[in-house]
Amino acid sequence: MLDMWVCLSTCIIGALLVLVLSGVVCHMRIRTSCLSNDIGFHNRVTQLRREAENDERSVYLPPVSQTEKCKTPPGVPLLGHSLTLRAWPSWTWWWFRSGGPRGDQLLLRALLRWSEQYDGAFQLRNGWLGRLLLGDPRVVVVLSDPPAVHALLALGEDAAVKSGRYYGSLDQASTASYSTRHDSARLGNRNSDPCAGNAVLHPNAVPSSATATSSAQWRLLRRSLLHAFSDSELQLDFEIAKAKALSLANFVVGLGPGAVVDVNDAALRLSLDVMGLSKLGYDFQAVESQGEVLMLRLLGEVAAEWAVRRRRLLGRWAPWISDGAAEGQTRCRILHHFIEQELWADIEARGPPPPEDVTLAAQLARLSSPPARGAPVLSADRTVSELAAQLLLAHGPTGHSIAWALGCLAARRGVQEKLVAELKKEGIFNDPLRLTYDMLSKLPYLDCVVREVLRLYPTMPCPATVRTLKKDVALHGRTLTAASDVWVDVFSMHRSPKWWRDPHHFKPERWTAVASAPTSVTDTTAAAAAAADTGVSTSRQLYDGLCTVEPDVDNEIQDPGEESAAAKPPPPPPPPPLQAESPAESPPPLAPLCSPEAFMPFSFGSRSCLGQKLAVAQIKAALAMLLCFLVFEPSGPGSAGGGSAGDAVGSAGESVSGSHGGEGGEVAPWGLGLFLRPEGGMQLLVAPRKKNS
Ligand code: HEM
Repeated sequence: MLDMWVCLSTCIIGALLVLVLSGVVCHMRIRTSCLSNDIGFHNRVTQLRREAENDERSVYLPPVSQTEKCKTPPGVPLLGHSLTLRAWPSWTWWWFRSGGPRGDQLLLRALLRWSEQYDGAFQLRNGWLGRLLLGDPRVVVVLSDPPAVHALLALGEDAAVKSGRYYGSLDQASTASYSTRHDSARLGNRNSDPCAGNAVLHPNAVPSSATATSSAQWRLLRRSLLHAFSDSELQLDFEIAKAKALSLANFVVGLGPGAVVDVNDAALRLSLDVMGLSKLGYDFQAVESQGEVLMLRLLGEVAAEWAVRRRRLLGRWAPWISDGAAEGQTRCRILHHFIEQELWADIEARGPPPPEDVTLAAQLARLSSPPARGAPVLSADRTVSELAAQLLLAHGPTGHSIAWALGCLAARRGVQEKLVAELKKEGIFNDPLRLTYDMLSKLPYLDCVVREVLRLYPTMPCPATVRTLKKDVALHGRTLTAASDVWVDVFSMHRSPKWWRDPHHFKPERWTAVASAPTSVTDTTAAAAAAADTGVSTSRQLYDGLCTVEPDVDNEIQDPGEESAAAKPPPPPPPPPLQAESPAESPPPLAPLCSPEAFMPFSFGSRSCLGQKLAVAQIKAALAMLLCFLVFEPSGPGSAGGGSAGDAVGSAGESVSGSHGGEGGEVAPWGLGLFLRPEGGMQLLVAPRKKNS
């Protein structure tokens, strides 16, 4: 009897071993064939075939010897990089809740490590099982090499478009309630059911200027909205930003010495108010109100909901598992309802805007109900979608940037005091109202600090700028194949040891030479931003009839003929110093202290950030006003770099494999939803500043 059991269990164990071994052999064979396929044979055959056929899809493919396919980092067997592609979905957090890093921190860390390992370009794949489960055969190329990124973003719409797969998750409704959405659309009665539909930006899944591809309508819209960001408008906006920052400072001073304040929450209130008042003529009074602000809460929750949808593990098969289900859908619906019934209703009630009014609200009003022309350019649905996009994109990144800046200043008291000294020198410290938009050029150190914060903590890090290739393209020595999604990884670019000396350290001084030149933070991208949206002539005619054209704005927005010069990508940056060829004893050359060409917090090219000038002005106004009245310090040993007064923000990150992501090395742990935010807020110790100090 015993023999029989021994025999039986030996057979079972043997069978299991055979199964496991055959699986391993199979996997190794697949990997070997994939590798040889990927890098050598396949590349050469495709290349030769294209050359032979003179394939029109190919933009430019230098000889095989000069370009190569991006390498693929090792992935999970069968799943490939599916988990990474979905930002290490939140269930990984479940594994690590005992104190390990969160899924989104793991994503940024993995991207950083691979970017360095594969020299700023590599590709991720879904894997067999991933493809089967997710039904998504895509290849994602991650680019952080600055010349390649410049080349990519300078490509026209016929070669690289905004990714529908990525941005679509903002526009598209969850399949879980398609029927409701379609019913609502069919009935054509958008007001009847405030709970209809559940796309993030709009109930009827209407795109916005941020998510739509570059159609003639998009060009017209962008050109019109650009008026709201002219220099004369920014001067007015700056006064609003200053007044709101003073109001915030006043409130915090009232808390008395030793108060611990979540400056992330305070900064979000500030940016919502500035956006509302300056661009929409609507005061949310988030700074003044001490309680909860509905719009602030909704925007935060909707951004979180979108992040969850983007990570859908089982995608089309079971959206209800990861869609935030009823709760998430309800948040989106309330936001749509609020914007439509409260915000847009308020704007409409003001009547036709006077000609001198070129705020966002006025431009949207003109486009949705033109005075004398026939059909409106924007449907009512599109206008709601546009307002949601502008609010979401404006308040989140700007608010988080202010919070990161205050966190860095708290960790580096030396920098804080140097900034105060600059304010004193210009007479702003004792008379904050003296500061005007035009005076910002007299505050070069403030400019350095803002640049350094945007470098270290770009609030739209990765994935944020995503393009789908419509053709095969060769970018800086790499071949990228058609239909791939390309993620521009700004975070890894800004922290690359190849382009920045001490990349993980907060060193505003590295910008001194750049800031003293007569340029401002946004100049690298502003020219492209202004030139990029030059529309087709038909849209120009329409546009001239709809908008008030101011001389300065008109110069900024150019005709397609003028576009070429301004929209040309900057020349390829000089390569960083190469490794010395020979002697082993010569030390490796240092990376440059500062590489402006590797600085892209607002993206670049035709789809770069529309509100970048406002964002920078607002951050500067907030820092200047708050520092006139308040001293910021870390609130405890675990926050804001642990009170490190040293040269670095904390101590982390000398190497990519070092500790990142809030493990004592950063001013706060990274949280990555729609934006890079301080996870759990940014708690700082705030005290009133002595005026005679
Ligand atoms: C520090 C603050 C900000 C940062 C870091 C930032 C960053 C960015 C980035 C990287 C993009 C490009 C995304 C892509 O490639 O698809 C973008 C697009 C955009 N941003 Fe910003 N942004 C900021 C503030 C603002 C503000 C204040 C506004 C409006 C008032 C704004 C409005 C927009 C819009 C409308 C787009 C879409 C442009 C298009 O696709 O044509 N942003 N932003």
